[in-house]
Amino acid sequence: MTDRPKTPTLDRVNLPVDLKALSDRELRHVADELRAETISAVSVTGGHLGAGLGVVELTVALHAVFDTPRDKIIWDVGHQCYPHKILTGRRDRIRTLRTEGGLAGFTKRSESPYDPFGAGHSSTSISAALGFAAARDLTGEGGDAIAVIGDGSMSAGMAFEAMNNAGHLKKRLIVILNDNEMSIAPPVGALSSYLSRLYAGAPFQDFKAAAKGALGFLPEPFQEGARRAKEMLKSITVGGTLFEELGFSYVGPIDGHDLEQLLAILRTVKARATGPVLIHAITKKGKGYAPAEEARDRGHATSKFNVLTGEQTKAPSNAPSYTKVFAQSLVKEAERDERIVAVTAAMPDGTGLNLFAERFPNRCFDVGIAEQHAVTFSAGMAAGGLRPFCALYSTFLQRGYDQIVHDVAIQRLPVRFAIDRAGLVGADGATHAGAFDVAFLANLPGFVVMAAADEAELVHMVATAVAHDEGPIAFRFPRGDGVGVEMPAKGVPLEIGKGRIVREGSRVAILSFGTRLSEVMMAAEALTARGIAPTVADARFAKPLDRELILRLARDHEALITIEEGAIGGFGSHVAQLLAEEGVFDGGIKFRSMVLPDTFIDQASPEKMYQVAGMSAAEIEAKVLQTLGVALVGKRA
Ligand SMILES: Cc1ncc(C[n+]2csc(CCOP(=O)(O)OP(=O)(O)O)c2C)c(N)n1
Ligand SMILES: CC(=O)[C@@H](O)[C@H](O)COP(=O)(O)O
Ligand SMILES: [Mg+2]
Repeated sequence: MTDRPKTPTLDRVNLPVDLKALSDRELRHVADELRAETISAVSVTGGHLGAGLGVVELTVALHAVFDTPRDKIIWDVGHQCYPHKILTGRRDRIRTLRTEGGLAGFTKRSESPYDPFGAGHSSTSISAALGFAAARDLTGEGGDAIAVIGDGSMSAGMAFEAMNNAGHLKKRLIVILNDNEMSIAPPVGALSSYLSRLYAGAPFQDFKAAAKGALGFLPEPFQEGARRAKEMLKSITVGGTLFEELGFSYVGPIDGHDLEQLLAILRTVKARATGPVLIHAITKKGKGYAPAEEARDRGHATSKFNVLTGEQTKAPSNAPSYTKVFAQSLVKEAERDERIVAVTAAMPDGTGLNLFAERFPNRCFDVGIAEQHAVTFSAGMAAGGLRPFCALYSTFLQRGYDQIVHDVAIQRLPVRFAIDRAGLVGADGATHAGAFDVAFLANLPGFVVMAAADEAELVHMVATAVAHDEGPIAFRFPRGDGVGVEMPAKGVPLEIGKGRIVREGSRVAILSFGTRLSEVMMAAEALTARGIAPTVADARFAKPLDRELILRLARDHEALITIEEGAIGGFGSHVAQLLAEEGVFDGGIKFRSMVLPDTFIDQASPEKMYQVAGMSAAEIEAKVLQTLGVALVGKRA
């Protein structure tokens, strides 16, 4: 680690209004110092580094030109907002980013009036900004609405839905397309190639290229250059830019690190814009920090690191990550079954499908940030005879719900959903928690829903999914490393709808769904030491339920407690429904269901988040004692 950087000019800025007192030359110093401060802060906390470094000049220019918070800057995803947080009164807490009680890693309305709209998921900024513009016009409140969206996020359907609407409404709206030719991985798709073509072969000039609609905004000195640039643009695009066709005035491409030019353009746009304007800024992800610029992911996300060397601190581990176990198992299965294909929505590394792509480049599809499409594309491939594994994070799968119902479930298509980041994920906080998938999948007729209790179980669940041709099937697993169990040489398909007893006991049965099992086992040890030896079972399936197992546990025990890493309405609710239907409650069973609380939990370590949720070993032990009416005396698990 290094000392904090010297930041004499930045030290004069507590709020954006302080930027107004600085000359353009001094703003350049602010930008340089802001970059150094961002690097220094992330070296201490870890987090999203590359995206923020790429928008340092944009952040300074936007806050220097516009009147925030009256003018609303809406950062898409929000992972690039650390420099913005530093300039908007949060510098004193910037080294608490993504930690318990600290600043969130994304924009968050409750944190600051300078965060007019919260984010975490991508491609929402243009819709939200257009909403602000509509509210402004109807309320007469005034103020500008500015969306800053990356090239990766721009490829999502939602961004186009918003532009379609904005072009129709013709409201004054500013969209800044921050094009760094990167998503988390290199961007994919035709839009990405199109954006590259927009500036390929056109070196930046004073004002590089401006299409027709933008000309009117430009001050005199720019106009001739712009006219020339427009000609140049015409020669590399057909019929004007896509954005113009959608009703936007297109300004660009411009060098997004050229502060002088950014200031000039933003001032002009601020003074003259009447309808929707899109400014196409070319930037570099990781700009100004060599280890980030040179990294494969351009420093997208880092753990803590040494500023001088860029070396990151790696947490030691005795077990492979669930993600890797999934990916390696899938590769093995795909070697035997050539119908298996895999789909990721812009997360090849995060889902482990980079391994699959290396082995089967033609059978792996990165569709970009397009979860809805990923689901229906998978459904189409399933209908066409393939066996797709659609690998998405639980939180992003939420985007594709109608597609899951309408395109997959109703048609009973054999799409296999590999749901990563199930449960609480830690530093990314509430926006990224995988809380709802069991609730929204297990209520769908014909869907099979599994949760792996450990990494060996995950191997078997991949095999189960491969073997299940009758309809859709999903299996969920958490972020991070497994528990270190012995790994099977080969996955063996599980019997659909059958759980397993992990230890036999009496009085109370704890029925676990997913990776809380290890905490349950710790609680069981502690309870045994107290003279209450519980039965522990691993449900494996939330749909179909193992009715026989559940009814037997209910019959043979005084109390039955379910536990899962998911929200109300999931596994426990289905068990309660079964017990109610079968009249088990009439006989007086003590039933409890341990689920995530009905609240959004802020970022902390996953362990701490589960403690907050009341689901760690000590709370499980306490729940058992309370349910049995036994006083809690002495040491807990
Ligand atoms: C709906 C959704 N899917 C996936 C992600 C994961 N994700 C976060 S940032 C990112 C890449 C965004 O690329 P871009 O918009 O170009 O921003 P950059 O990081 O390049 O600045 C992805 C895929 C997300 N946040 N939201
Ligand atoms: C901003 C975003 O959505 C991703 O970068 C996310 O933070 C990745 O999470 P993992 O670190 O769990 O892959
Ligand atoms: Mg990008």
